[in-house]
Amino acid sequence: MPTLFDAPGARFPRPSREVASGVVHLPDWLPLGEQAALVGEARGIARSVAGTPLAMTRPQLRSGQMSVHILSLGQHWATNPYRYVTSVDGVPVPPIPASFHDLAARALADAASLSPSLAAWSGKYRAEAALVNYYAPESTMGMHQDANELSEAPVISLSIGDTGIFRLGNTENRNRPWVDVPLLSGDLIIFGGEHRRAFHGVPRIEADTAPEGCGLDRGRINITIRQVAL
Ligand SMILES: O=C(O)CCC(=O)C(=O)O
Ligand SMILES: [Fe+2]
Repeated sequence: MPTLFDAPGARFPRPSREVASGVVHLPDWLPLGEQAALVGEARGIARSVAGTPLAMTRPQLRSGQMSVHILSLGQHWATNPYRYVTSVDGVPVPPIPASFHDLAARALADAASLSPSLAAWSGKYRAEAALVNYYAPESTMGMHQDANELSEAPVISLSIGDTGIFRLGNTENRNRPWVDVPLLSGDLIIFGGEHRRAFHGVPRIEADTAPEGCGLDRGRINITIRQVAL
């Protein structure tokens, strides 16, 4: 066990665990090389849609403009009203890359032993929409529910770059009780089961914490993979 007297930079142990019923955190899940490959792939797609209606952008919400940039794959998360669409102004949404499908299948298989409600989805999950969120160090995401998917299938969420504080709340409202889980580069969190519709958000990014070699110098990328239809 690390103590106060350990060398600076020594990390506290972070076991894989079920944070709340149906919510599994797998720290250091993806190796740095694979993180960098995913960032490269996402960057390539973002460049390919720049200047189109599907360009990575900060969506305008009822509550104001988001500080997070979002790129939609598979299906586009549209606002006003909130819904998923397969094209915008006749331009089709770029497909979800094979690497993301592979990641989703591996994630569920790895989480299965820690949560029976997640285990139920292993082998039958369909990755239909993936959102690539980019957080500059000042960005935050307010407490919200992921509620535009008809399916109760879990949301698979991978973090790359700077550490983000993931706030997992309750299913009733945006207030306490909540638990804050720091998500480091390479961490995976899967939320489903009883907490599939729990409020959650990202109140803070810890600037300059991205590890060398993750593919991102500044800020944080979060990739969420979702099954939309029943
Ligand atoms: O960035 C995160 O960890 C959470 C993202 C999120 O909640 C979302 O995309 O709906
Ligand atoms: Fe969310």
